[in-house]
Amino acid sequence: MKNPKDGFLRGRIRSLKFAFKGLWILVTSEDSIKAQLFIAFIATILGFVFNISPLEWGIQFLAIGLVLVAEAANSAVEEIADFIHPEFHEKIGKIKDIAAGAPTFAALISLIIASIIYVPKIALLF
Ligand SMILES: Nc1ncnc2c1ncn2[C@@H]1O[C@H](COP(=O)(O)OP(=O)(O)OP(=O)(O)O)[C@@H](O)[C@H]1O
Repeated sequence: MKNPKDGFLRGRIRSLKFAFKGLWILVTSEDSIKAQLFIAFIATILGFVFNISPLEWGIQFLAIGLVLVAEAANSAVEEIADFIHPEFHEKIGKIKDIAAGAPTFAALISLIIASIIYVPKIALLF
């Protein structure tokens, strides 16, 4: 929440502090984020192993970012849903299913990107 006494710079610094707090919560307590970070780590190792180009590095990091951002948004929606309605409700189920669709979209697109980058390089090994 904005503190009316804060000037522009102080307000931005305060927001940044909360944003990093959110990042820390995601990284330390969300299993889906931990799993995606592990996959990102493997993809980075693969990038070095196959000596991918700077453009491929850029696209790979964009794909990693896309998945992490979608996972984070999904986690936030889940938190809100559990807070406003912890009991079973068909509508809450639908909201959570739709939110879960976001990282699934991102993961499928990332899989296509990974195939475009690595399949030709792996094929060269055989
Ligand atoms: N309160 C609820 N009412 C109805 N359906 C729910 C409810 N909570 C969860 N669900 C159903 O269960 C699915 C999984 O929900 P859950 O909150 O366990 O998320 P998850 O995908 O297991 O995420 P995470 O592993 O990050 O906790 C939802 O997509 C939804 O279909």
